[in-house]
Amino acid sequence: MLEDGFGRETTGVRISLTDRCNFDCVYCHNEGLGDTRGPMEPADAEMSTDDVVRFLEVADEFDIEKAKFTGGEPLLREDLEEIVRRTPDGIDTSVTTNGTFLPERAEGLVEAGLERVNVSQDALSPEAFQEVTKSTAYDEVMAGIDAALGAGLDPVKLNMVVFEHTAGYVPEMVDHVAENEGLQLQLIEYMPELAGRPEWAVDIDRVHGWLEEQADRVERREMHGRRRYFVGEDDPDLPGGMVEIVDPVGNADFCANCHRVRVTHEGYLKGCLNRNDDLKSMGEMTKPEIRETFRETVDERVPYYGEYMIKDDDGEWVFNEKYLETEHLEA
Ligand SMILES: Nc1nc2c(ncn2[C@@H]2O[C@H](COP(=O)(O)OP(=O)(O)OP(=O)(O)O)[C@@H](O)[C@H]2O)c(=O)[nH]1
Ligand SMILES: C[S@@+](CC[C@H](N)C(=O)[O-])C[C@H]1O[C@@H](n2cnc3c(N)ncnc32)[C@H](O)[C@@H]1O
Ligand code: SF4
Ligand code: SF4
Repeated sequence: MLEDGFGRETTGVRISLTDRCNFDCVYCHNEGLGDTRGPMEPADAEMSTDDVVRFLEVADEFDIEKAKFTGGEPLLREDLEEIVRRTPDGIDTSVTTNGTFLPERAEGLVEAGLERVNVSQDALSPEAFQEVTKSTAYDEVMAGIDAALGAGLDPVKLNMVVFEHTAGYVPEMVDHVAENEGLQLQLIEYMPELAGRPEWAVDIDRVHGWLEEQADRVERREMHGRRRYFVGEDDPDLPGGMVEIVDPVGNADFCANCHRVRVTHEGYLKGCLNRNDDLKSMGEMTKPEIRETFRETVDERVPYYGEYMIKDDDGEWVFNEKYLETEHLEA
């Protein structure tokens, strides 16, 4: 297993399969790559099925345990089932999706070997949903979540970005997962680093505080040190649910426990979601090129908060000059 200079083993890969999307969410960071494009034909530069599989085979050589397929909207790739089917057995697969295409594809994905799915759902009404996603596909998403549960992808994690537009919906979303079997909730702190609009951010510590009061128990996940709150467990009339908070903004502990390398839809390796100055091309995607670039990327990975960004005397996060002087930035 490869380890970076900060003792962080690389155990997971997050592969953006496309930058196309059928939604236009107001907050979208597109995995740190800027705006998504519409659901048009794939661009020539998008990694082919064989490219993705070759990458996964190399990742397997480096003992990678988990692969997350994301985007853009990964289900716009017609070959997602084939990619999942051809993923080496040692790697667990999961997808993060907006859910619209799950009604017709959840079963096939499970048959292909998909283990988990996260579905983005920011609200519980079509109107509020449309305000955030600019899409009228609320019913399809709900049907998609049911289809995923029906196909055995249980529990389904609902991803909700917590920001000014949605903060008021947190209590009803928490009740929703406590009341419905098979659902978990992931509350994601709005990340303005690449999406802009810092004024949309809300104080995630208040959400932690509120959940602590609601929860029957709290656990800490190894990955990113994320906290998990279990709600409704002590109520005999409810199945109960789990709520996880993803709070990466200005969080050095989160970055110190980050074990993932990213791949862009065009086949560049990326050591950190928040950086685009460390992109490395895997060239023609031959196995020796992929191996070499993977090693280099892991070698150069640094925690974003706490190392690439450090606090100044006033407690503000500022760029660490050490990294601004590196060769690839001067070029
Ligand atoms: N800064 C930062 N944000 C992350 C990281 N991982 C996840 N996030 C945020 O959380 C969002 C949702 O992540 P998902 O794709 O659902 O997956 P996950 O929660 O990381 O993984 P699982 O819980 O294992 O499914 C991402 O798009 C980011 O906004 C990370 O390593 N760094
Ligand atoms: C970029 S999307 C790609 C996968 C898929 N299209 C979807 O929406 O689930 C992956 C996750 O990132 C989250 N996300 C996007 N922009 C974000 C931001 N600025 N801050 C926090 N999370 C964000 C989305 O809510 C989604 O759960
Ligand atoms: S569905 Fe996902 S990729 Fe598409 S705009 Fe929304 S967050 Fe971005
Ligand atoms: S180093 Fe921090 S910001 Fe970068 S991907 Fe890891 S957790 Fe996210």
